Amino acid sequence: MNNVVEVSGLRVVRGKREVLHDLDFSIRAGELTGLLGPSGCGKTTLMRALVGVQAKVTGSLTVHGEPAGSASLRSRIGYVTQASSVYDDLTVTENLRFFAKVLGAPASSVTSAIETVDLASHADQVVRDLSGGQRSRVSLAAALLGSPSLLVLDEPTVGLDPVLREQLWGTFRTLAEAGAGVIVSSHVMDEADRCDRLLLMREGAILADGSPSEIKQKANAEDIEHAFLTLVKEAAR
Ligand SMILES: Nc1ncnc2c1ncn2[C@@H]1O[C@H](COP(=O)(O)OP(=O)(O)OP(=O)(O)O)[C@@H](O)[C@H]1O
Repeated sequence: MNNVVEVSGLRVVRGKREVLHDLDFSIRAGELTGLLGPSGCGKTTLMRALVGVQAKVTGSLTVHGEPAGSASLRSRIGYVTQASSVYDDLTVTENLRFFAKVLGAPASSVTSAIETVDLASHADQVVRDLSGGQRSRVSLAAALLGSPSLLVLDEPTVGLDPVLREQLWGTFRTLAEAGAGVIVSSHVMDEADRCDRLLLMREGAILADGSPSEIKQKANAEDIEHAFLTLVKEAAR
């Protein structure tokens, strides 16, 4: 399988502290990779480094063989941050038309992005009047406009109800099956089994990298939460 992202010796300093310590990993096309770890462990910082917006990054970090942040990668990466990135006073369609123009994406991509996130019945509603979950789906639709081959999604399911979470994970799965590399962060360990592969993070380091079943087997645990706790104890020895 093709590696979309290759990272080696990645370190990031924020403020006066090193917050990511010498990370090595890859992200493959067609796979749903979960980046799981407690609040503050460095997930957002890692994602910012991947999309090339993080300062004080050292080590090697490439996307499609180009250094992260290269201008040629801009239209090939879809990034959804934790904060909403769409305009409250525009409708769903108006927002997406605007972003499609900025990206140089075809007008037809607007309709297909709205359908992918299941918002066709709300296409003409202003974003201000949508629920929180619907609003985050508009941000996701905006990230899909250029048909990116790498999707970087920072805690996209946080605060959503179980039905919506299920739907969104279904969408991520569809996007990975269509060939994109998809990395999704979460601090909720029970989302682990939805992923093909997991990067378990703690305090700026990767504790484990493998499929959910490999990680559970390695830690001799029944679920990822217990595997995580076992691995933390092992690392402290
Ligand atoms: N602007 C900043 N200046 C200095 N330190 C920062 C800054 N932003 C984040 N940090 C620190 O970097 C570390 C990693 O933060 P980061 O936001 O990447 O974690 P996270 O795993 O995404 O957390 P969460 O799940 O709460 O979003 C934390 O210790 C945090 O305090």
